[in-house]
Amino acid sequence: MPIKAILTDIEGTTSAVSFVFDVLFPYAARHLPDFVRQHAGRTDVAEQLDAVRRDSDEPGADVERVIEILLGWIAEDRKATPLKALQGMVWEQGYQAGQLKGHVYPDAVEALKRWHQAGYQLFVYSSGSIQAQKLIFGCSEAGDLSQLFSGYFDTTSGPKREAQSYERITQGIGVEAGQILFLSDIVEELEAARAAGMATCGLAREGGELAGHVTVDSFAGIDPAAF
Ligand SMILES: CSCCC(=O)C(=O)COP(=O)(O)O
Ligand SMILES: [Mg+2]
Repeated sequence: MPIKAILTDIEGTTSAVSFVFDVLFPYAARHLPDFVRQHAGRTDVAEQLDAVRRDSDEPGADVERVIEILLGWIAEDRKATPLKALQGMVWEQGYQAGQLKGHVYPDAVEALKRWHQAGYQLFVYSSGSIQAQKLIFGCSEAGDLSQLFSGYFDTTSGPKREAQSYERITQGIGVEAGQILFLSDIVEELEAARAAGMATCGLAREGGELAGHVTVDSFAGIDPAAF
């Protein structure tokens, strides 16, 4: 079945793990406490704080306790949807202030532009919120890449290691699962996508192999027509 759409992960795939761990997460840890204190009354923020209380089974947690929970989740890299939503809001301030610029590997920029030009539909699936995804590509070191993408999916479609999430995304994209090529650096994500019927390609940027999947070390090695 010819590939019509390409669905890509961000961290470790289009973008360096070190950008997420050494730049984005520390920025969020530094700025999230004051952001939450200042905006706790805003509807979109209050909704996420309530979701943290629900997810942590602490319905009576005050704002300072919720901040403590969130900082713990950042430290353990928990892919919790309310944390991801709040991180996106905090990062937006950083991108707007020019303190953050999204990292996208030059080979990914080149291939994404080429595939878009060739008529492939491009989509993102990341644990980072859709807002955070739009920011990393919209305010990237290579300029505004957001116009390349036809859609974005985050953990509101489900966890990245579950096949059902990829089935939901297939419905959202609107082509057969076998016409979608999923790119990721995590073998469990590739397995889940394959279980949902997608074609897969692993990214091992430091070399090596993602067992059982075609593996490349840069986007330059990916030919969607070969899947
Ligand atoms: C959208 S940039 C921030 C990425 C992020 O928060 C994260 O947890 C990385 O998840 P991914 O699914 O892209 O590996
Ligand atoms: Mg990844």
